[in-house]
Amino acid sequence: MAELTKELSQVKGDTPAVPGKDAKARSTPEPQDKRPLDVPTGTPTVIVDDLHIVYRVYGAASESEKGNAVNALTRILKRQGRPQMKEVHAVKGVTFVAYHGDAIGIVGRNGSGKSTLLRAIAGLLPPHAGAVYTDGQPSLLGVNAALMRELTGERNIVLGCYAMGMTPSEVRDKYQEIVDFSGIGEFVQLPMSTYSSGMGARLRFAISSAKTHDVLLIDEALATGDREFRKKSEERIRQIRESAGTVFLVAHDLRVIEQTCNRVIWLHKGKIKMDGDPKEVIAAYNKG
Ligand SMILES: Nc1ncnc2c1ncn2[C@@H]1O[C@H](COP(=O)(O)OP(=O)(O)OP(=O)(O)O)[C@@H](O)[C@H]1O
Repeated sequence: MAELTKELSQVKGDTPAVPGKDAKARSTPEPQDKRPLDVPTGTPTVIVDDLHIVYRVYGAASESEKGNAVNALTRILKRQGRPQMKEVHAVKGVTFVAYHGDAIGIVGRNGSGKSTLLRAIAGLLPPHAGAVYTDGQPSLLGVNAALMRELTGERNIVLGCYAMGMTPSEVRDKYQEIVDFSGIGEFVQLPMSTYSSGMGARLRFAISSAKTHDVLLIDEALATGDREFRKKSEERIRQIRESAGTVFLVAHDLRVIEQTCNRVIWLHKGKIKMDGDPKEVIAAYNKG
């Protein structure tokens, strides 16, 4: 395990600081709840070890200013900035291991840290403490994935494929499949600014899932699709899992999670409250 940990690429926080020593400690992270029996137990693809993510917000209101409109107005009129810096501790000591073939749903109330955790696994947020190790390149597919609204769907498909590292011949091979999967039809020739949010989401999912990902992180990207598209997406996620990838899925629609995932992590106020079988975790989440 120590050897494998060395091979995994690492996003690491301030502490712990000694790689060799830590690898041993990291090899047996304590599960915070019982793992279901059908979870794949092959090669780990993502190891999250006591991860803490802290946002720093500059210019935040002080406690005494909260909700005080007179103070706010005075500050605007006097053009005074706010010197205060506020820290938001969004992820507080999260630890788990994901394996090849896992599709892990992440549930939790608004602000519980779901998107922050995905962004940290994708390497977009530096850990304040703890570490994330990933085997291969994680790809984050979110509602705000970087497609360009002023460009046509066609151009976005081509650029998106190149951005994922495809060769020109791979782009040519995949192009029609992406258009068909997205179901946007002739809209592909129009700028994305003319698309409904559902059409945009479908195109983003079609582009991102055209490539085989080692670790695919999906943040609410299926939320705006219709039922038929969700079915197709669930099938695509299954294919990714079968090709030995790992999928993380954040969705407020718990049915999507239950139908797609073999494991669910429940985040509550930045901590894992439960990690295990989708039915059990979702039932507990609905109660509590
Ligand atoms: N860029 C940011 N700067 C400061 N604080 C942030 C930032 N992004 C998120 N937060 C805070 O971090 C905490 C976790 O937010 P996050 O978006 O990860 O939660 P979430 O579970 O994905 O929420 P939702 O279900 O509403 O999408 C919240 O308190 C939020 O206010």
